[in-house]
Parts: sequence; structure tokens; C-alpha cells
Amino acid sequence: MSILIEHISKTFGQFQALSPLSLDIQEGEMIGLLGPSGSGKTTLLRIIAGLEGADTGRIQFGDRDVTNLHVRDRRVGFVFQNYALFRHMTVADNVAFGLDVLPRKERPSPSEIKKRVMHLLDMVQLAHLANRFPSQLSGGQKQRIALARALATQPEVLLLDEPFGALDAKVRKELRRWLRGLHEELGFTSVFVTHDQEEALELSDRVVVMSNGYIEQVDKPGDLYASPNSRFVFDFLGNANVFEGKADQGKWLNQQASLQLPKGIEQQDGQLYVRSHEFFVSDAPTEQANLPLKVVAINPIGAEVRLELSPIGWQSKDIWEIDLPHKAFDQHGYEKGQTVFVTPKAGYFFADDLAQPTPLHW
Ligand SMILES: Nc1ncnc2c1ncn2[C@@H]1O[C@H](COP(=O)(O)OP(=O)(O)OP(=O)(O)O)[C@@H](O)[C@H]1O
Repeated sequence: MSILIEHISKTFGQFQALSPLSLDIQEGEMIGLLGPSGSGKTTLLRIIAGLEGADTGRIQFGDRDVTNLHVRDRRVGFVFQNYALFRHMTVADNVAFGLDVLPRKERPSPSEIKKRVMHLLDMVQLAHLANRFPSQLSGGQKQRIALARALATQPEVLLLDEPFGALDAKVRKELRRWLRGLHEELGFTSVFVTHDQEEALELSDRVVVMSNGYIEQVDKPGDLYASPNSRFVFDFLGNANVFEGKADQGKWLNQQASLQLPKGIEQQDGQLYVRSHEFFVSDAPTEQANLPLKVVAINPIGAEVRLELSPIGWQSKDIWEIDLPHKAFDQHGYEKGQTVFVTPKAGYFFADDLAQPTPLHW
């Protein structure tokens, strides 16, 4: 089922939670709504579900205008962060709930309901827990049951609000993979809310990046990472180090620091955004860059070591973070308090008077 969102807006009192926004979701797509807290993700999801009314605009599911349709008539499945299972019902009864409460005309027979519930429990690989109560399940198991329950009525649209937010990192990862598989197998259209960029990039066919009630960018995960169209998107997807430069005779200057302009780049003042793994680190300035920094912290993070660095003799709003492979780190043996020089290999330049960035390579 495709979903068309046209000029949807929402205010709470004086507060504009969503500015008029439009979005076209294809049948069978998995869409991640990504943004910081308060950016309007949940409000948009609730409006799609029919749990909240919009002030302006309209929503269409396939050919059907559902703008004024009650939530129960929209035929969407909903999964919340906090499971929302019925505590006094067994796992099987929880999954059957949506079918049990259907009007008699639409309700399958008790034996058909039982069959469907067992099939769903098989699908979420928890058939052996059918007679347990929610309090006897782990968080990950509860969330799989919540998903089975949402799928019981065979919705064509599945809406998920931070579905894995309450789970630990390892279980989250497992469930993500599993949800993606289920989505591919069953082909429903899904929209999920997350503030976790890794989750959005890993799960979504397309990611909708939101901030302050606006859609900043809609793109496939790879394109979003490769071609962010604003400072906000660049910053939100991965750690960016920002060098504020004044152009002068082929260089960007910031007090005592300097950086050569790459070939073909105009002399313009602006900010250079460089991701944490796009650097060489050395003990002395290079021909291209003189960016001295002091090592203030060293943190091993998975496959890499993160150096936290503070500028020496130049200004930056934030501490810089640079990720090195363990091998490179071990070869140099950096220490806290030491001075290092960094040289960017690639980045994005945002000229002061332009919103669109220019990709850079040296
Ligand atoms: N019922 C309401 N009454 C008043 N303000 C609301 C209401 N619901 C949401 N808001 C406000 O609208 C803004 C957007 O909220 P929303 O829950 O959509 O954000 P979000 O991006 O989902 O954030 P989070 O990740 O924290 O859940 C917030 O500033 C929030 O305080």
C-alpha cells in the first residue's frame, strides 16, 4: 500500500510541531523517520496512523483518502516502544487480540484464529512460548510478540514508534535484522521512528531526516551519507569536525591554523566539515595543512580508536574527534597531552552565503 502525505501540518497551542510537509511512500517501502528529540517524528507517525488529526493537508493510502478516517478504519498495524502487551493475557491471546475484537462479520472462526496465531508465532520464532504471560518474557521477546500482534490483522501499513528503543544494543541489532527479513518476506509498507542514525541507515529503504518540524532530506541511506544537502544532515549523520576558515591567498585561515584550498575551489569564507575518519594524523604540519591539536582523551571504540582533540592556537566550537584503525594508533602510540597535526583527505565545504555544500578532495 502506498502512502501519500500532502501539506500535513500540526500545531499544539502556539507551537508548530509540523510545518506543512509532503512525502510520497511507495508500496512495500520501509521508511525511517530520523531526527533529534522534538523534531516531530512521532507526531507525523501518529497523524499517519489516525491517532492524531492534522491541521492542514491530506493523507492517502493507495487510492483511498484516509484524512478523515478513524484510526480503526485505516487498517494499520502499530508497534510502540514499550511493548504495550496485555499483562493478564497469554502470548497467544495477545497475538489473537486484534482478530478477536473484529466485528462478527469480519472475524475469522475460532479455529482459523488459532491457526493464524500459531503461524504468526512461528514467524516470530516464539511458538514455544504461546502459553506464557508477558511478565515471563525478555524485552526482545515481548517486542517480537508486539510485532506479531500488529501483523495479525494483516495490515498493509505497519507503523513503528522507536520499536527497539528500550532494548540493549545486541538485541536491537538482532531484531533489526529480523524485522528487515520479515518486511522483505511479507512486503508490507512500513514507517518507523528512530533517533538512532545507525538504525535508520541499516533498516530503511529511504530515510526521512527531520528537524524542527521540517523534512530536511529524503534519500537512500548511501546517498544521504554521500550527499548531505545541509549542515544539519551532515552533522546528524556521523561525527563532523568543523573548521571555520577565512579564505586568503589560496588558503583557509583560522588564527594560527591554515589549510590549503583544494584545486578548483573558489576563494570563499565558510565552514569545512570533515568526518572523523577522513584525516591523516602526523607529528608535524604537512604542506597541505597546519592544524595543531592537543590529545585530550583516547577511547577505543570497536574497530577503531577515537582521539579527542582540542585546537591549539585556533578556534573551534567543539572538541574534534578523529577515528584511527588500531594498527595506525599502535604504530604511533599517541598519548594524552601530546600535540598532533591533522590533515583532511576529504570533506564538505559550506560557503557562508550558501546552504548547499561542495564536496572536497585533496
Ligand atoms: N500533545 C501534545 N501537546 C503539546 N505539545 C506536543 C504534543 N505532542 C507533541 N508535542 C510537541 O511537539 C514537538 C514534536 O514532538 P514529537 O513527539 O513529534 O517529537 P519526536 O521527534 O518524536 O521526539 P522524540 O524523539 O523525543 O519522541 C515536541 O516539541 C513536543 O513537545
